[in-house]
Amino acid sequence: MTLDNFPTHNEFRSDTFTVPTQEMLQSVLTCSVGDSVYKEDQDCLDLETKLCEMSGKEAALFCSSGTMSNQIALRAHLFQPPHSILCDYRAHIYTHEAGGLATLSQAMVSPVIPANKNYLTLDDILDNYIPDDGDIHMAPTKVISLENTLHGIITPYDEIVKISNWCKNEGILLHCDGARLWNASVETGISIYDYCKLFDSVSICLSKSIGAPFGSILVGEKKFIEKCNHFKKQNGGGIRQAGMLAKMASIAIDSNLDKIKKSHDYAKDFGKFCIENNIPLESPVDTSFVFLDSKKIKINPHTYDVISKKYNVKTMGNRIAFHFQNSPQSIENLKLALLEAYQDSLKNPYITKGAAKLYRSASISSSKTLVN
Ligand SMILES: Cc1ncc(COP(=O)(O)O)c(C=O)c1O
Ligand SMILES: C[C@H](O)[C@H](N)C(=O)O
Repeated sequence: MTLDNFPTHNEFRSDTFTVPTQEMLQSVLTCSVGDSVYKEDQDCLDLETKLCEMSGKEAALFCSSGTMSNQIALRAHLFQPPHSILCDYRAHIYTHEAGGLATLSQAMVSPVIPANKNYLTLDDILDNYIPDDGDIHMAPTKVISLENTLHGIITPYDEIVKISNWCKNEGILLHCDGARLWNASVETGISIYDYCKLFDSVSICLSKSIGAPFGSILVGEKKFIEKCNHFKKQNGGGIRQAGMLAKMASIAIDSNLDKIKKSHDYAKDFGKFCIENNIPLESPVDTSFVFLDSKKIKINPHTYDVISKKYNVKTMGNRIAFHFQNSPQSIENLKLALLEAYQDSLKNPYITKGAAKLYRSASISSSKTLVN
């Protein structure tokens, strides 16, 4: 498939829209079968073994989604409330997993705004964690969940080392929402193994920048993963003939990992374009996402939708997500679309007080502001 042939060549809403390649689809004809709830589907077992080897962790669990793998990991780390989880205020586990921490884990959350505005540091944690010191007013911090990358931003490895060492000393568990850990690894050259050794558990998505059609892998110690499997089944996550999905995911890792860098180049080039055209950005472009500054830009979401359709590009909210299936022509069209929408906003600023919906276009969500 050439880049223009992917149906997602003009897809900039999210890398969750990436589609399986022909190679992946062909593999379904020869994948293993077997009930993976009973651990009898060889391709699924092989995928889990592959991620154990890549991550250096004892065990791995093929999950139906990143939300599932994050939520069962955090539930398995937690025991008797009152307890709390500390994370970035933008963390997916807090903002986009439908309140799962409250329902599945009965956990309070300490959402922290990083002092540097981009990624959590140990100092941010020291200023915001809740010590387990017997104060009956509090819900002590039992787990810290980092997201890497978060909004495409890479947390520096040395900072994660400091946080990891502190957590070990404090007896606080450390989880990584690694939905785009592939991106951090490709950009920094630091291996998945070296990232995972700093965490008690890591959720790594297969269905995003790496381009598998489904799923996520959770890695950790054997007993922990066994408990996670219990919560996975409890919440309807048992996958019967998982082989075809696991096989495609395994091919995605083997074939697409080296294509991820291209999406970073696309995003960095687009970030430069925005700066050259005085379109304000919310954060640095470290990997595959460009975040427009939703506080400074006043693009009317409906106008943005209309203009995007005119240039045949799919956009959503103030995030622009690049992936290896985008085509250079569609990126040029995207530049024209954003420029026209931005210039319109300078003449017709869209003023509203509605809560900004980060990931949904006006046509999908209620008429909340996307870019206010
Ligand atoms: C950072 C992050 N974590 C977790 C998830 C959840 O993944 P899923 O959509 O597969 O539930 C997403 C969504 O893509 C995400 O962006
Ligand atoms: C936010 C949404 O759930 C998805 N994780 C995405 O990045 O598009």
